[in-house]
Amino acid sequence: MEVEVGFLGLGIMGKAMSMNLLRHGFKLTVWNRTLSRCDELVEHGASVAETPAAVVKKCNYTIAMLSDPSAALSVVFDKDGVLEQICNGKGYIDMSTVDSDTSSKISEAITSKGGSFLEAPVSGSKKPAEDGQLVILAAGEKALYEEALPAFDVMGKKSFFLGHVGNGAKMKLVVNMIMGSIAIAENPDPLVKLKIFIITLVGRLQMRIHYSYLWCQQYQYLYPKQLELSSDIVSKLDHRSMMNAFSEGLILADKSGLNPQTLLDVLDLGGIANPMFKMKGPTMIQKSYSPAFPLKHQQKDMRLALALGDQNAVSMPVAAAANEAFKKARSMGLGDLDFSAVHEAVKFPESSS
Ligand SMILES: NC(=O)C1=CN([C@@H]2O[C@H](COP(=O)(O)OP(=O)(O)OC[C@H]3O[C@@H](n4cnc5c(N)ncnc54)[C@H](OP(=O)(O)O)[C@@H]3O)[C@@H](O)[C@H]2O)C=CC1
Ligand SMILES: O=CC(=O)O
Repeated sequence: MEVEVGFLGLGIMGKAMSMNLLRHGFKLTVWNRTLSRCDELVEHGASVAETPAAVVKKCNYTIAMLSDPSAALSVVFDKDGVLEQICNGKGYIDMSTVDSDTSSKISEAITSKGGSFLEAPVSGSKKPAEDGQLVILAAGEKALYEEALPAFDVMGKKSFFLGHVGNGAKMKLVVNMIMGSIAIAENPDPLVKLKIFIITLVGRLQMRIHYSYLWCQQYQYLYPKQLELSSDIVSKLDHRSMMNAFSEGLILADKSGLNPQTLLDVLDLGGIANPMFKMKGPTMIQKSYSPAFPLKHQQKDMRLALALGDQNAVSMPVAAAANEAFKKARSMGLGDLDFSAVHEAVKFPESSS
């Protein structure tokens, strides 16, 4: 018997994900609050239903990709919603990004009517959704996870099963918290970006002139040495702020009952994967901070960079907050350890030596 799959919510993500399912031969019935958004899917072979309840009635399992907790709840609990038709043998998979309480509320309602439930938020944006390259963070009913794996394999490049309901939602929020904090660290303000660009460009040009005219010693005095130093310090700002966000993420994962190593695996597959997380993450989890770049130097660079911001009237609240964490780490006696030891100051902000 051919599996019938339902899809609720055809926004940026839902449309791309359901297109992928159609492209790979899944039999799909779609619904969207603004029904006209179903038209394109219908052109590609989907059936359309008038309500979420009608989709659930028709399908073996139904996937939802909705904007936020209130939309996720409304589609399940409101009139003509999922609950009206969910029953024994039917599955409901919410792939929206919501909090674990919302997910648990939906799970309880679905399972109390005999249905099975899986939360499966995704990491990755429009392009990964179009390319079937999402990272799927599933939790809930294992049997439903296994039933839906062929669909997950089409929508994503990797699926994690994270245990009981709530773990997928929490993992997704930790990843996006890090992503959001890094986005601020990397893009504080267009004016700041411009200034950093100019400083870096001048620094680079200066280096070029320096190497071309090295023979002419007196030229050195024409180079604004200050700028060379500035460019180096400013370029270090971003990944120092990143380290603090990363550290907060590791701690949030741990305190939320998630495995920090799984967080590293998830991060490494997504849009914010980077060599620093990969290199420092495992040692941070092990509390091993053998110095490669001593924390005291890092804090010195933050201090100098903040002074540079001061001179140029550049507001850098993210860098200032990161500097406070590094100062705290120094006060805890961690200055000679690797700069990743800031993890301990983030973990125990009340401690000091
Ligand atoms: N865009 C991205 O890069 C990523 C997004 N996500 C998450 O995926 C989810 C969807 O995101 P995205 O596709 O970007 O969002 P969109 O805003 O493009 O789509 C939101 C969808 O939710 C529907 N919706 C909103 N409110 C209601 C409601 N009250 N009742 C019924 N349907 C409703 C919209 O219907 P209508 O068309 O009628 O407005 C639309 O189908 C979000 O939780 C987001 O955080 C996760 C990873 C990446
Ligand atoms: O939730 C957003 C993403 O890019 O992942």
